Amino acid sequence: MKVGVIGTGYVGLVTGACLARVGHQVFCMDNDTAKVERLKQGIMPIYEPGLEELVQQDVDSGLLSFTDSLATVVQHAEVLFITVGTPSRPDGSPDLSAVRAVARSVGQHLDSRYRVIVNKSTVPVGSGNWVRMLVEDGARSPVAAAAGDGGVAVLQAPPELHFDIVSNPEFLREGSAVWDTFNPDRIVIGAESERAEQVMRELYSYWVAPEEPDRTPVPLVVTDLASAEMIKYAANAFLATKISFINEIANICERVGADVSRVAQAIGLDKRIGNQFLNAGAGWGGSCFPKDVSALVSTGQEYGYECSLLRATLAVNDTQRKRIIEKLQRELRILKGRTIAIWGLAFKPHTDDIRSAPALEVATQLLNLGCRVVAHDPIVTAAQAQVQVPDLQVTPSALAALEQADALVVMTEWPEYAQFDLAEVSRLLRGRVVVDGRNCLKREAVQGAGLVYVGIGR
Ligand SMILES: NC(=O)c1ccc[n+]([C@@H]2O[C@H](COP(=O)([O-])OP(=O)(O)OC[C@H]3O[C@@H](n4cnc5c(N)ncnc54)[C@H](O)[C@@H]3O)[C@@H](O)[C@H]2O)c1
Ligand SMILES: O=c1ccn([C@@H]2O[C@H](COP(=O)(O)OP(=O)(O)O[C@H]3O[C@H](CO)[C@@H](O)[C@H](O)[C@H]3O)[C@@H](O)[C@H]2O)c(=O)[nH]1
Repeated sequence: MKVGVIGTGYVGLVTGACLARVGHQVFCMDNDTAKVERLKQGIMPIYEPGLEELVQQDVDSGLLSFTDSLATVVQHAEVLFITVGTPSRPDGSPDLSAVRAVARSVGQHLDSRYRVIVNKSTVPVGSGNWVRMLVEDGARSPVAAAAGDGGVAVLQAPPELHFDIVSNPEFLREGSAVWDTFNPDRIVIGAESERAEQVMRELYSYWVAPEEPDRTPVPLVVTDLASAEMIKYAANAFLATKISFINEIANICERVGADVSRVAQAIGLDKRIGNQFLNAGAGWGGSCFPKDVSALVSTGQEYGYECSLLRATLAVNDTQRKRIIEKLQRELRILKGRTIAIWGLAFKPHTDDIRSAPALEVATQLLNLGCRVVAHDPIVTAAQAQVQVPDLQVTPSALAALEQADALVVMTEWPEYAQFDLAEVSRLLRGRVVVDGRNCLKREAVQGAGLVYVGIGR
């Protein structure tokens, strides 16, 4: 099928590349012209395992192309994905300005052929209807036609439109986005016409109706638009709440002398609870959980409901970063004038994404308290981090970050951090304190190297 993807970020690029891999003819569009030029040269705008190779193969096979022209994509595609960002506004509600701009422009470029316009961006309940209205508005506004003879712009009559809106929320995780896209737990389609549903079934047939007998079909959940939109928020809010729950348990464990890792392992064996997303630590970050939980609270408010559980989920998460500072204060007493090494800046391993990264929030708090902060991350560069935290020092070597440091704080569980020779860490670190903000180091090994181990809830 002919597919257009508007917004070539984490979701758009991965979706486009995976759909091309299964045989669709995909155009990925972005209004960031520099990004599009780099993609045409094979330079990835993001770090995501397996993505570069996948994109290269798709481009070589002629199934994936990049453009900065919305008109080209709208002309090309039977299915148009909207995958632009929907970041938080200061009041917690989502900023939908990019979705608004795209929907209107799509309307301006539509002709009378049938299209399915798919909201893959995470958008509040009701956005399907809103996007339909914007597309129709766009189609009614004058089309900027080429100037005719004599330089007079020609205004075309709006075409008779044939399109459906579909909600198809995305559940990929950064750091494993390509794997997740090929191996989803389910595909959710919110559709209000049989025709649109059939188009989406065909688009996702590689997943939902595999030809190979050894591949299990992925469950396809077909709902109305509002339910599909809600499924996305409910899934993220549940996962964020699960993490805040285990962090709260960790905080109680610390006070009573229990070990949250053993507690999580044991409760996770209960199939009704499940063992995933029970890692206690410095709290959740990233481009999705913080903004999506806040957006759901904001939706509740808009409709006269007070989301007390979700507010608690947010509050526990906020406190969890502060607990890293408290642990340092307890060990070092005065923080002013101290040097603190931070391992890991990305909001989770295997990504270069630092949007709402707990490490940067902790670094900012430490800098405000008068510390010098020297950080390392295997992928995030100094330039990237310093856009958000200008006074942060970033070294390309994890061990170099330790020199002159009074304490080490591990904020992202990159696998390499658990593999360093702890005797070497102990030799380089000026102080003795290691705060393991992700419970990813072996307590006994750290203590065996003559260091003071401070974990979360253990
Ligand atoms: N990142 C994730 O892991 C993830 C997972 C599931 C859902 N989502 C949701 O998907 C959406 C996109 O997230 P993302 O992380 O891929 O965002 P992103 O910021 O990485 O990418 C968005 C892209 O859209 C482009 N863009 C903005 N305005 C545009 C316009 N008018 N025309 C064309 N392109 C435009 C930007 O240049 C950027 O490249 C968000 O709603 C997010 O909540 C994200
Ligand atoms: O047991 C856990 C699991 C995760 N985290 C933290 O939670 C955050 C989010 O992690 P993860 O969910 O793995 O990454 P995301 O890429 O943000 O993915 C989430 O957000 C995406 C965007 O909406 C969804 O598509 C995914 O399904 C959803 O998992 C990170 O800061 C993790 O460190 C924990 O603290 N403990």
